[in-house]
Amino acid sequence: MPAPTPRSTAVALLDKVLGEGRLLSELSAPLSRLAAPDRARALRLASDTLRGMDRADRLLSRQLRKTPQLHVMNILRLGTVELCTGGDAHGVVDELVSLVGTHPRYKRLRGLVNAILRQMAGDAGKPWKDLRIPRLPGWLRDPLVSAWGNGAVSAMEKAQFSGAPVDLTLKPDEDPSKWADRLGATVLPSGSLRLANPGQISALPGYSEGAWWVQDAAAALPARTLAPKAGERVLDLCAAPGGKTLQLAAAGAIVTALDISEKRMERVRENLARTNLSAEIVVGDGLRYQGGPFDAILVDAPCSATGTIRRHPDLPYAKDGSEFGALIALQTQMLDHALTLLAPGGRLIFCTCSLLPDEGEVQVEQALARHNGLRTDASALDLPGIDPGWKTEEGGLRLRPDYWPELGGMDGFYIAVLRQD
Ligand SMILES: C[S@@+](CC[C@H](N)C(=O)[O-])C[C@H]1O[C@@H](n2cnc3c(N)ncnc32)[C@H](O)[C@@H]1O
Repeated sequence: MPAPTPRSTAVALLDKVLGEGRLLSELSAPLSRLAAPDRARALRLASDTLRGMDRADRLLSRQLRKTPQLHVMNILRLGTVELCTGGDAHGVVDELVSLVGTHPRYKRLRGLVNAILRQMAGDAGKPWKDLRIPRLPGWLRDPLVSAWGNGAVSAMEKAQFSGAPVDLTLKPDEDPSKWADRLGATVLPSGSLRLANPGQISALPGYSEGAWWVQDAAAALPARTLAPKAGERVLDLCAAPGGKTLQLAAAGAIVTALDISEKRMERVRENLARTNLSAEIVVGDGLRYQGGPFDAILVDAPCSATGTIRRHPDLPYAKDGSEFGALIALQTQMLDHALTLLAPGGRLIFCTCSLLPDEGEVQVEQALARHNGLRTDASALDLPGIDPGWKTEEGGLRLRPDYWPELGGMDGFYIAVLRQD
């Protein structure tokens, strides 16, 4: 077998996402045989192909009399996306034709792959830019249209097709404008920095001394609404990989960071070490945890992650919505259990990186109905960069990828600050 390349690895990743429902974040094995820059390139090629797949399939359906096996289709998809977005025709076609030739089952299709990709490099690829913005698959599009309407979902799809910039959260004592200059970044209305051309993150100024960490601007807002004070006891109930733990610890809170995943918790330890911050680390099931009481609790509950599709274009294809019910039930249990760990007068932030109201607005409406004396504190949401129009009826905050379109969007999130009288 020839040595793997970024393109052949990207095709292997696509085969796993589209054939086995695996998430790219779980697929370290195919990537492990590449050097770091090639790994990044393979991931970028696979992600770009998934983002553009709806368009690629439309163009390919005009050339194909019948859909070939998934592996060959993925080679054609990757080639089509590359060729239609400025890829070098020679390099792309030659490598992908050789790739199909390495497989005994598919090598007879070399001629077909060669002919189709050459057509894509020519006239067949020209309509690319005029094709509609790729749509989400029906299992996700339908509930989103019911919740937000077709126009809003189209705007979200536009944001998802554009991908996501890289945002940074600075330690509170760092000067945003100084770091914006050093990093060639812009300061967002909420205080996060947005990088124009990130390149290799670990090579950027401030990385090794831990002046900042990567965190989407929307993901930085839950800890800001919690507004931790120095010396407060704060529980981060679903902490890994730790972006919000870092914010809480950097504000001087005494943080307990808990997560069920030992592997993901390793990332929290690494992030704390790099930023020279500290937190008590607990690996365990948040539903059984009995510490506290805490002045404030952050419940960043496991969810469908549908708000992060700009950065995870594999999600709509690896998932099918069958996990929604179990996730919603787990969120309800988490929220109820967390309330038992809260000190009198304390505050609980419930948030999810989901676009589905069942994992946000509805969760909080139902919690308010279940618990006497529980209320939302909408005034805690009055923070720089938050548009009052994003507040919701029950007193929470809805963030969507189509917000801040002129700045490059944000992840989808739901956040509510709850207080128990
Ligand atoms: C949305 S992520 C948290 C992201 C994190 N707060 C951050 O900002 O980096 C949800 C986390 O919940 C964890 N989780 C899932 N079930 C859990 C449980 N029963 N108890 C504690 N953590 C759990 C997952 O391992 C995952 O790391």
